[in-house]
Amino acid sequence: MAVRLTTWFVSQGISISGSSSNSKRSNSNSRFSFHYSPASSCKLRHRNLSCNCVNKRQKLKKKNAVEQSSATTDFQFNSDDDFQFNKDDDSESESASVGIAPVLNPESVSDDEAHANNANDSISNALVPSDQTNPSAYNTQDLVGMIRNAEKNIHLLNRARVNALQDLDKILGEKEALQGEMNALEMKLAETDARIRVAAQEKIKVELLGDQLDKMRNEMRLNGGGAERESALKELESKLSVSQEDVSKLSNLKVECKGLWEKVENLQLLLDKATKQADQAIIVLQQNQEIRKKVDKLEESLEEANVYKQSSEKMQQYNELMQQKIKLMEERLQKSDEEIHSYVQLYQESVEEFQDTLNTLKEESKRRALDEPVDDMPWEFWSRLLLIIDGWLFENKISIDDAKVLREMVWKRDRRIHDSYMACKEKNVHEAVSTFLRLTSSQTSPGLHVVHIAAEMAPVAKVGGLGDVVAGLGKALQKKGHLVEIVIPKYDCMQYDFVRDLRALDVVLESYFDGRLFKSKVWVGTVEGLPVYFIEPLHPDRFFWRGQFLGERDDFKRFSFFSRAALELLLQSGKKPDIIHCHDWQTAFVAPLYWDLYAPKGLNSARICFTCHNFEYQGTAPASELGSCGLDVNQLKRPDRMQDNSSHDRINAVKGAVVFSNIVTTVSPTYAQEVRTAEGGHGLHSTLNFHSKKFIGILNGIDADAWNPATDTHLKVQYNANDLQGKAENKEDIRRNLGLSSADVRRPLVGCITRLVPQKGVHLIRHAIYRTLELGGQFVLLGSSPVHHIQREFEGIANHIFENHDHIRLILKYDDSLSHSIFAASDMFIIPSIFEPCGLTQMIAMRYGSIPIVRKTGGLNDSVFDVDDDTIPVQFRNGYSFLSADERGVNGALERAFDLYTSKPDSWQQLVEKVMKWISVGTLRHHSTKNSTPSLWPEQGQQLTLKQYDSLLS
Ligand SMILES: Nc1ncnc2c1ncn2[C@@H]1O[C@H](COP(=O)(O)OP(=O)(O)O)[C@@H](O)[C@H]1O
Repeated sequence: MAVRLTTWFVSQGISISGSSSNSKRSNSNSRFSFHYSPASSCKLRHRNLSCNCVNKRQKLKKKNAVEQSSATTDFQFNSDDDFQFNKDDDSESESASVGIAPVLNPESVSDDEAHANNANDSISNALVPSDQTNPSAYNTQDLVGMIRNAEKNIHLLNRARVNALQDLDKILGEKEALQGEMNALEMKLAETDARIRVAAQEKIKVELLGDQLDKMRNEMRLNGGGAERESALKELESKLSVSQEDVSKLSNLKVECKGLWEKVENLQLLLDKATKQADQAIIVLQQNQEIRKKVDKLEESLEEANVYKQSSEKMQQYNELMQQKIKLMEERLQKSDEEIHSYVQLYQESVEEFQDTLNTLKEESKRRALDEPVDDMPWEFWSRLLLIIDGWLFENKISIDDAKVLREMVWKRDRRIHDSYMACKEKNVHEAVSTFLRLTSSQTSPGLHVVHIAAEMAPVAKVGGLGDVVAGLGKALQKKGHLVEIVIPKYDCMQYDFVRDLRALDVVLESYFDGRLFKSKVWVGTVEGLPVYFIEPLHPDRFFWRGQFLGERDDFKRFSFFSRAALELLLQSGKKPDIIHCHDWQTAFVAPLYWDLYAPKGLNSARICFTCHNFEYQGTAPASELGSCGLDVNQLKRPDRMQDNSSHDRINAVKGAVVFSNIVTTVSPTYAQEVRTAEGGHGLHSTLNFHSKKFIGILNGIDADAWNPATDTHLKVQYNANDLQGKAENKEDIRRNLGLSSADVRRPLVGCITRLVPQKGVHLIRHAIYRTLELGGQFVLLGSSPVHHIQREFEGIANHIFENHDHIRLILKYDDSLSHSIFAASDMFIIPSIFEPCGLTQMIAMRYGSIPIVRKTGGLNDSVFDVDDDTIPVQFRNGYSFLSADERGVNGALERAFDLYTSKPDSWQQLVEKVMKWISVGTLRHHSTKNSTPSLWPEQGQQLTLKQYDSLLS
């Protein structure tokens, strides 16, 4: 194959110039163009040099692993010390294959040399910085750049060398072949010479013979011939003719010999040319060797630089590692600070609580003491006191009623009146009267009067977590000594079994709606020990006679009517609540109605608290619909009031409650943060940020009485953390009832109880079912969906794929009793929500010893702490969590849970015991949104503390 190598080596270094485009145009840019014809032959010279070169090349190959390409190659080296490497195209290879002798173009030498020197300087500059002895003087980035340039240059130089060596080899090979040919020809020549010499001798002989013959002929002519002489003559003649033939052959040989000589001369010429060519190549090689030495030096510096680079990289890595460690330490420190802070806070709160209890006890004992009659005063004292009171009455200093109260106190020998008399014995009458009158007006209030107005209340009217919270929070506040009342609609589909002493009051409540007054019946009864008012509107639309709680076409109308009727009830009953607590969009109307209509009417003792349990549902409607309940649409359809942030011709009930309430809460700190972002706020983030001072996220808890495996009557067997045999029996029971296989007792059972709505990650629930099966578990889903296509899809799976399946059961309905059994039977409980304001099922699951597997979002993030997360103190780790809302996330957490369950049953059991004990002491709570360390918090109802209600009153 023809090879063209365009090369220029100078004593200072190397520059390989000439681009493919230049080469195509002319050879004049090339320093040397070696072309060879395989037919040529010349003497073999510098054989050992060639071998040296080959050896070096092999070394070079090893060292640099240079890819040897037989393709025609051009190198371009521009003035920015960048080598560029181009493969010639085929046409160029062909054009390069023609030619005979090395060509040196003297015109281009000086320019190219200058260019080469510049380029060479550039390489040197790139490879060997001025301060070569001190690599540490380099800046790491420069070094890396230099190293990269040097490596590139070395690579290209090596390619050039390899190609030069290949060329030289080929030239030397051809020389050798030429030399062989010449040797053969020279031998032929010598042979021909010898033959010519023999022929010449023969010729001389022939001439002598001829002379002899002539002589003999003459003699014969003179002497007459004898027979002998005649025969001798004939012999001579025949010899002569032979000799003459030889002579003619000789002349042929001479011609041949001449031809050969010409050939030899031609070959000699060729040989000389080839020798010159080889000499040039050897010079090139010598220069190449010098360059090699330089390259070696450069490589040494490169190695040095590399070592430095590596060490500086190591240093950098080490630094980064150290910084990471420091960051980690700082984070840990911060966490432990926060932890300490939370403990301190907890401690302070306990101290405060203790102080409160102490004060209560003191007051109680004081009260008791006050209630005890004063025995140690003579009757004379009491009689005198009675007379004083009567005197004040006659003198019109006190009213009859006051006198009556004071007389009763005297009759009872009440300590307070005794103390008051003693205190004002020395004072004037006016002061004494004032002191006594204070006794009649003093009233001691045991707590706050809190009225919840809501659309749900467990267990009578429960759709989801809202129902649980209203009942649980009410009960807990009641336990703390507050007067709690609940107002809910009287639905036809309520669980009436759970209402005690239900009766209709003998009153008719009239409330405004759609421009007129509508009557409502008011029912009362107790649910879980709480006093509940049920409002039954006598409206022609039969608002709450629909066979379902929520999800009606006219929900906006139904619940705006209910909100107004509930306030009307409070007003007409003369109640003076301290707190009116409304929940979710259905009763969000209470806040603007209260301040716009009912406070002016005299229901003005209360402050309004609004809790949003899910910002996905905001109760929006065309603005005109707001007018039905009596609110002034023109006043409220404003960006800073109730106008919907996304559709300006609509109004937004939740926004109205955020704007008009004294305090706004949501159900977990993480969710409170999430809804303040554009992604999580469902369009309300700007409103929430504007009202951020009154907006707080408080983690829900569960009603530890309603959800208690030790007393739960829905269960086949009650159990507790110290006796888990009962849990195993419940598992066995549910398997039997649902027709699941009981062949393997240890096969883990995964539970899921949920509304099947997109928020809950329905596609991930579906995936979890299949993955559980693959992992060798069993899955029970209890859920129903208000979204028809979701309900249908799950029904399809239940009926067509998993009907009578040994390990999977999908129960697509709402069933409170079954939900208790599933919590008790399951080993794991999955909640892969896309977002989750709080979520109660993870807490209930833990209470029943089922380990939660949840996505890290909202309240799930605030209540489930991964067992493998070492940033969380071990004692708080209670489940499995994953971040990415996809199948991989589910798989990861599910597999980790299965792994612990199957490979470490003891650790699993410890985890179960831990979460059961823990949740029975209290639910988790974050003290602040920044604090990622949870702390224990006594069950539901503590969330909205007295302090927070107090802040409403101030
Ligand atoms: N199909 C069902 N049958 C019985 N209870 C259910 C069902 N679906 C959900 N629940 C219950 O509803 C409550 C759900 O509360 P939560 O986790 O806060 O979710 P959400 O309020 O968003 O529905 C839990 O008490 C759960 O047990």
